[in-house]
Amino acid sequence: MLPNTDFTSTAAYKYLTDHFIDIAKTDLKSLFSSDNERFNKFSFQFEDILVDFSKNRITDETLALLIQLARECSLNSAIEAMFNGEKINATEGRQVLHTALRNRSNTPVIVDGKDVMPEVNAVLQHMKEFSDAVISGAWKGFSGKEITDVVNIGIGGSDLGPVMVTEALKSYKTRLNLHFVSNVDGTHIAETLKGLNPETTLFLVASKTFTTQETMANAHSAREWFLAGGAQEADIAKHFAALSTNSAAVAKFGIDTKNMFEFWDWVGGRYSLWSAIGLSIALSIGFDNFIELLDGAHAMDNHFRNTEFEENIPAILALIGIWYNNFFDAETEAILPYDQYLHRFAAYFQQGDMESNGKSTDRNGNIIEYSTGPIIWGEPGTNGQHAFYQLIHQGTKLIPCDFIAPAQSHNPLGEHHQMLLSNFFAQTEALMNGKNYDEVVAELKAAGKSEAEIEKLAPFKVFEGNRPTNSILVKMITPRSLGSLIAMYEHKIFVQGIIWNIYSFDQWGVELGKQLAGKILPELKGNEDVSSHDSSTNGLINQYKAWR
Ligand SMILES: O=P(O)(O)OC[C@H]1O[C@@H](O)[C@@H](O)[C@@H](O)[C@@H]1O
Repeated sequence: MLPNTDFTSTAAYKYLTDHFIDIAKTDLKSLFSSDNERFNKFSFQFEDILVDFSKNRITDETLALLIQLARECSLNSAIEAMFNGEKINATEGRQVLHTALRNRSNTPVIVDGKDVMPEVNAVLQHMKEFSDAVISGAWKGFSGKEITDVVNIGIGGSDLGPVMVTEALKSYKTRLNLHFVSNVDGTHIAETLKGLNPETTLFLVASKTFTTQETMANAHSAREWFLAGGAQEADIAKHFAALSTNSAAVAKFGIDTKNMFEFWDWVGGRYSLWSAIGLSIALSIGFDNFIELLDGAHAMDNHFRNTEFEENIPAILALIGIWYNNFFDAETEAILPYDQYLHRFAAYFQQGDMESNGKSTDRNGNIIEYSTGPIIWGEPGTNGQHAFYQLIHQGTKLIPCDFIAPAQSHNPLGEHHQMLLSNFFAQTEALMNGKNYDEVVAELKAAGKSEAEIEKLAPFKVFEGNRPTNSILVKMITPRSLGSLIAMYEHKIFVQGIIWNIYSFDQWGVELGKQLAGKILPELKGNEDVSSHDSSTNGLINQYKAWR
C-alpha cells in the first residue's frame, strides 16, 4: 500500500510556507557570494554524471525542510512498495515494475507469488537472438535478401522511448535503418514507406494492448503495402514481429507468435522502453548496447533505492521541483539538452511526466486543491536560445530549467563542441546573475550612447536574474549514462507523485477523447449533416463533409 498523506497538512509544509517568504526575497547571486562551498554542497556526481543543483533558490534549510516533507509523506516506504511489486497502480490493480526489467543483479522480484525474473530474462534472450540474427544478416526476408530497414509502428509509450533512445544513441548505430510510424495520419506511414522495399523491410508492431487505434490502422496499412509488394501471407512471419502483452490479439492479426516479444501489465506504457518495446533499440544499437542501457538504469535504481534523501539525486530533483511548483507557483519546467542527439528527450519526458502526474484527484478520490504535475517542454540548445529563451530570461513567468550537456561529443568537429558548451555554461550563469540597471547603464556609456539614449533604452536591457536552473553534465552520452539519466527522471516523477498523493501510473485522462472519436468516426461516413453534438462540433463536422 502507498502512504496516504496530504502533504499540505504536514509540519514541513507549514515550515516551508514561512521559509518561502524569506527565500522569495533572497537572490541566488548573494547565496553564492556568501557561501564558497555552495557548489560542493549542492552538486552530486553519479558515475559519469554531474548533477549541479546549486543554482536553485534554496538554502541548507530549504533542503532540510523538503527532505522532512519527503519523510513525513513516507517516501521511503513508497519506494520499497514500488520495488517490491506492491500494486501501487491501484486504479488499474497493477504492480509498477519497470525496475524489474533492468534488474541486472537478477535478485527475485515476486509478482503474485512468482519470481518474474526468469520470464524477463527469457524475453531478453529472445530479443538477443532475434536482433543478432537481423543485424548479422542471417535473418532473411521472403526473397532471400537481408533486412535493411526496420519500421517500428507504435504510439505514446510504444514510440516515444524507442525514438528518443535510438536518436540519442545514433552514433552506436548498426547497419540497420530505423523508422518510426506513430500518427494515424496516413501521411506518416505513406511518407515512411516511400523509400522502402518490402523485400528488405521488417515491421515491429509495438503495442502493449494491441488494440490502439492508430497502431492497428498503421499495422494493417503496412501489411497491405507488404502484400502488394509481391509477398504472400506466409511471408508475413519473416517481416512482422509484435511487441505486446496481448498474445491473443497478436495471433489474430496474423503475426507468428514465435515473433512475439512479450511484456506484462506491470510495465506502464511510458516506462516500457526497457521491455520488449525496446526491440527497435536493440536492432538500432545492438543487443549489448541495449544491455548497457539497462545496466545504467539499474545503477540509478540502486542509487535511488539505497541512498539517504540528503544525497539521493532523483529525490532532491523532485523536491526542488515541488518547491517551485507548490511554493513559487511555477507552472512549467523546461528540459534543455545541449546535445543534438538528445533532441527528443524533452518530448519523451512530456509523456513521462505529464501523463504520470497530470492528475487532479488524490489517492482518496478527492479533488486536489494544490498544483500537481508541471508542463514539461523544451528543445535542444542552442536552437532554443534563438527562439524561446527571451521569455525565460525576461518574461513574467518563473521557469525552472534543466540544462543537460555531454562533456565529450561523439562528433568533435573543430570548435563546435566548445562553442556549444560555452553557451551551456553561459546560459545558467546569465539566468542566475542577470544584469542590473547600473550594469546596463555602464555598458551603454561604454558604447558611447548619450544620456538621453541611455535613459530610454536601459529599462529594456535589464535582466532580473535569479532564475533557477539545474545543470546536468554527462561525461559522454553512452548507452549506460543515458540509461541512468532516464531512470533518474523516472524516479523524480515517482517521488513527486508520492508527495502530491496522486496515482502516477494510470492515465484515465487519455480515454475520453478516444471514446468520443470512436463515436464520431461512423458519423463521418455518410454525407448527411450531423446534429447530435453541440453547435460548434456539428458545424465543424458538417463543414468537413462539405469540403472533402
Ligand atoms: O502500447 P499501447 O497499448 O498501444 O498504448 C500506447 C499509448 O496509449 C495511450 O493512450 C496512453 O495510454 C499511453 O500510455 C500508451 O503508451
